[in-house]
Amino acid sequence: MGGRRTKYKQGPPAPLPEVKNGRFSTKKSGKRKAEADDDLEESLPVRPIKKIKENEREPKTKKVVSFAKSLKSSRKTNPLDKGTKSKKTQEFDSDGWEDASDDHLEGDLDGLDIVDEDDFLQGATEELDLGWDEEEDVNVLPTKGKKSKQREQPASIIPTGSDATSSDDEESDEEDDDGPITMANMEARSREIDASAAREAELEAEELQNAALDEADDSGDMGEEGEDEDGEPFHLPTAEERAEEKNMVPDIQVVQRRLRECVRILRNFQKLGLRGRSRSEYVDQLVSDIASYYGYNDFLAEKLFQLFPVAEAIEFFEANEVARPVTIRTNTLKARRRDLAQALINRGVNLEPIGKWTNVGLQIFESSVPIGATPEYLAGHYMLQAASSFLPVIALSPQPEERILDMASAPGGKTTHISALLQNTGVVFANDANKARTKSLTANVHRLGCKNVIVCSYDGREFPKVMGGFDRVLLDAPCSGTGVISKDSSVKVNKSERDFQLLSHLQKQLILCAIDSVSPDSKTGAYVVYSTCSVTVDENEAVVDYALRKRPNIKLVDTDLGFGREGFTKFRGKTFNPSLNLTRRFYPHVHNMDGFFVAKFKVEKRAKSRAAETTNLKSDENMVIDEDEDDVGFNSDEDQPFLEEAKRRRMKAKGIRVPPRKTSNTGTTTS
Ligand SMILES: C[S@@+](CC[C@H](N)C(=O)[O-])C[C@H]1O[C@@H](n2cnc3c(N)ncnc32)[C@H](O)[C@@H]1O
Repeated sequence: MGGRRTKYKQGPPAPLPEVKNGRFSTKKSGKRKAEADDDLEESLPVRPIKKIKENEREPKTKKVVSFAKSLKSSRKTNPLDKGTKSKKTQEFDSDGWEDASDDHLEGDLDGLDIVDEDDFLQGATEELDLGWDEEEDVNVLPTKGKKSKQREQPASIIPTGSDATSSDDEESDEEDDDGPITMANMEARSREIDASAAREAELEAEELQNAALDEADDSGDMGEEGEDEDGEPFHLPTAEERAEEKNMVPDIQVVQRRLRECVRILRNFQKLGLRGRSRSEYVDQLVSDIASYYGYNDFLAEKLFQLFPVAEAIEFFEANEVARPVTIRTNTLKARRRDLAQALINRGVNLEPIGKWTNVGLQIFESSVPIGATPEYLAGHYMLQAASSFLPVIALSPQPEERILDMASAPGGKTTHISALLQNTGVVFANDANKARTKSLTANVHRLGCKNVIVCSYDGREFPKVMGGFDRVLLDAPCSGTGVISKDSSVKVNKSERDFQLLSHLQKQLILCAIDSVSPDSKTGAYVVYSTCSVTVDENEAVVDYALRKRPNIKLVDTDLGFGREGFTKFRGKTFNPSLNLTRRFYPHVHNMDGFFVAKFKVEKRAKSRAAETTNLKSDENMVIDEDEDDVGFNSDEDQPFLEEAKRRRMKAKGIRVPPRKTSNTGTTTS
């Protein structure tokens, strides 16, 4: 039934061509297509590239030949490779590019630049422990003479399809020769890429059609103990066998084959499921195998698995085994992107613009110098920053002269981006509860020449008591980091259910404080952006939905990002506010960037009466009521009626006698 594109309508999956239709990867670490295709069949690896220690696993077999067949069909066209196979460099100031404008640079800002940190380095991992501090690792790129791992990245970031605006540029028949990129050939290269992308899109359409036909032909009914695609007998272990296997060192070949088979069967369970075995048995087996194959604890494997259709889940787990592209953000306070690109090219850096959605980002493919130690870096002309972490700031869309709060800001990737978009006007309060982390924040602010930033260190929950009345607030919340597993594989095993509860709880507290810190009277703004580098619903939609219920004076608005999957409006029996479809999710396997979530709120004046708010709350029976909703520790007067009403409901439910409602000063009841 088509590939990911047709199924998920999300435009081109990212440059992880390897997992097609739920099949596993054959190419290592995002090799570029041109290279990877050549050795596709010879190099069918059995397991994903592990970031976890090799010695944590048993030696595994290296080949599973049966993967070849499925891979063959997917090698022709991978939309993700569109922008990847060549080292093309696009025209830097293409029309229609969204994001921060370089306009203000015209004339006098040639020297300006914004530097940003890689999001992971800035705190994604820290978030996990809410305060664990990691030094910036700015020398992320290869030392002299060595090739960057990035060389092996396939990788355009959101190159095409419905996710991004496609280019209308003229097509060119010329093949990309991967020759040196110069300022002179950039535009031609860009056109070549577009042409090549169009050709590949056609091929992909053809492939999807073929895949649909293949699937239609796949009418084999397994019946009892059946055979797999290769005619080998397939046995689905019983619960007892599974429990027994858990105590043994897994045979990776067996696990891998079973993974593949379970995916295949679950995609067509009616036809292929073994008689007498339920769908949930297959799912349990699959989740258990995902956990052991990719090295997750069972809890997290299941939690992440639940986010996707079966085959796509495998793509997600596979993508977490592959490093994302190294990207930098031009500091427009100090440099123009084209000048920066030229300077880095002159130093032997192979790069290209990230994509049309940003006019300040550059993707680094390879470098003969460490990108975190070039003279341009030290001079603050750029920030090493994950592409996904541009998104919240683009959504925030700060306007010159505004007063902005970055509530959880260290080490400042987004703060410095905001500062640049303000063109060093207005003021950015860069807050972070972790004082140690504010050191790197301050260092970045200085390096990037941000003169409109004030660094402070409060618990975000102290706002707006500390300070309020902001035009815009960014809450890039502390989170579990499930979107950045490729950077920090420890997340796979160190997160428990309790961690997610605590994080969600903190995020709910913080988001209300962020909202209350905004002035609804702002002439230019009155917006809050909430973001995380996590993909779990607890930390994203559930938090946003909670805020919508607790603050009737806010509404979700379009992030204007132009791509990204819609947030969930329903998830596993929970129904969220329908406007959650305005939020955006970003995934490694779809967008070739870290997993991320972005929501944007407009804050309006508080017009509704308490009574009306409560009525609204009660009127929607389907609304999610979080267990901990009344236990978030947010105890303002304004929340009191809600807390009391919830307490009454809880007591009623438990059969406890409920005291009469208190009356307010005005004589009206509080609920
Ligand atoms: C995702 S990181 C922020 C990354 C940052 N926005 C950037 O782009 O560089 C989350 C930050 O939240 C901070 N943090 C954790 N709990 C907090 C709280 N209660 N109030 C404010 N900041 C908090 C952590 O110290 C961490 O630096």
